[in-house]
Amino acid sequence: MVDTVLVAIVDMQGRLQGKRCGARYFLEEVLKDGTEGCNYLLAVDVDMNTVDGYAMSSWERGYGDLVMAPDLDTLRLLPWLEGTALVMCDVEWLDGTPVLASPRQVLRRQLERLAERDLVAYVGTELEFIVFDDTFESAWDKRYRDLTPANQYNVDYSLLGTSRIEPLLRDIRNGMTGAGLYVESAKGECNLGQHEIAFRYAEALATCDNHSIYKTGAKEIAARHGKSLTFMAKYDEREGNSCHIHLSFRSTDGAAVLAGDRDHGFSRLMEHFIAGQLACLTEFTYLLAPNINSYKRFAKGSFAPTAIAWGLDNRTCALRVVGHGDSLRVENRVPGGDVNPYLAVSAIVAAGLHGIENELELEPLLEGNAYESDKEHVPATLREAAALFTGSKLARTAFGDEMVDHYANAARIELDAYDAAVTDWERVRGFERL
Ligand SMILES: NC(=O)CC[C@H](N)C(=O)O
Repeated sequence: MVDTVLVAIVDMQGRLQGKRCGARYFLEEVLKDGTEGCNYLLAVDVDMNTVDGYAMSSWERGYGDLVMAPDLDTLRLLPWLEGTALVMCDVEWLDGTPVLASPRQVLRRQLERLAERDLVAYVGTELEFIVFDDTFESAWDKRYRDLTPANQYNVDYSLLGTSRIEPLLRDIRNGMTGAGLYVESAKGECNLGQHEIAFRYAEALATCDNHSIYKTGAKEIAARHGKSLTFMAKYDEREGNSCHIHLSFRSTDGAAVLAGDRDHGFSRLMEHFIAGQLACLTEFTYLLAPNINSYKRFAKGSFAPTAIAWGLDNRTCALRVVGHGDSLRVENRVPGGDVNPYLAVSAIVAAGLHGIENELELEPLLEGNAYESDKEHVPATLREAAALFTGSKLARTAFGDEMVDHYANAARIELDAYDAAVTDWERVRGFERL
C-alpha cells in the first residue's frame, strides 16, 4: 500500500527537490491543485544559499511561492522506498503560467517548437558513475579524499570486475525497472569503480524525468549498501563520468525522418540537424557542461571530446553518428554526469531547429583522430562557455532573454564562488615550497 507520494520538481542543478506528501493529502489536494514551494528553489546555488541577481526570486520580491503541478503521466512506485510513489511536476506561478527558468518548462518549450514542425524528439542518456566502498557520510567527513574505489583496476567490459559489486548494481537495475524504466544493460568502465547502466531511449521529456529519478535512486540504493557513488564529471585525474546523449527525431506519426538517400544514408533534415549542432555547440556548451568541474573532462585521448566535429561511429568527435535507417541518431559526447538533462536536451533540440530552419549545409565528416585535428575546440573553461552563452544571439532567439539571463546569472554565481575558494591543490603547491 502506498502511504507516501514524493512530489518532485527538478532544479537548476538537475536535482529532485520537493516534498513527501501523505497519500490521502496527495489524493485530496495535491492531485488537483498541486502544492507550493518557495520560489528560491530555482534561484539558489548547490549549497542552497540565497544568491543575488535573479529577476524571478529575491529578498526584494519576498521569496514567495511557486506551484509544483503534478504531471500524472510520470506517477510511479519507487520500489526501493517502502510504500512510496513519486510524481514529477511542472513548475508554475500561482496564476498557472509557466516558470520559465524551470528546466522542465525550458524543455517543454523546445519540444513545442519541434511539434510545430511535426517532429518529436527521442532521447537516450548514458550516465557513468564511480562507486566507492565508503559511505556518503564518511566520504563527506574525509572531504572526499583517500576514498576506496569499489574496483581496484580498470573493469571496462569486465564481467568478473563488475560481479564484485553486482549486489548493488542489481538492486539499482531492479529498482529502476520497478520504477518504470527499461534497463538495457550494465557494464564496467575504465576508472576505478566506474560503471554505466544504460536505459532504453524514450520521448525526450520521459527520458529526462527517468534520468533524474535514476540519479537520485542510484545514490539512495548505494547508501543502503553502505557505499557511495558519484556522477561528477571529473572525480580525479583519470577518466571522467560522461552522459552521452543520443537524440533522433521522428515525425508525429512515428516515421523516421533522419534517414534518406543522401550521403551516408542521411536525409536533408539529418544534414541540417547535424550542421545546427556544429553551428551552436560553442554557444550552447554551458547547457551541456554547467560546472567548473565539467570542463576538466575534455582531455585529449580520454574518450571525452575536445574537437567540434562529427564522424561516423567515431568516438574522438563531439558528435558521433550511429545507427542506420530507423535507428539513425546523433550521440552528443560533450555532457558529463553532472549535466542537467532537460537543459542539455533543450540545447540539442534548439541547435537542431536552428540548422533545420536555416537549412544549414553539413561540412564533411571527420575521419581519424579528432583530438589531433585542427577543428575548433569545445570551450575549455566554464568562464569561456558562460561568456559565449550569455552573449549568444542564437540562445536568446531559441530560449528567450529571461531564460538566458537566469542561467547566465547561475554561471556568474558559480564562477564567483570558485574564485573565492582556496583549494587543496593551491595549499599543496604553495604551503612550503613557494
Ligand atoms: N564509454 C566511453 O566512451 C567513455 C567516456 C568517458 N568516460 C568520458 O568521460 O567521456
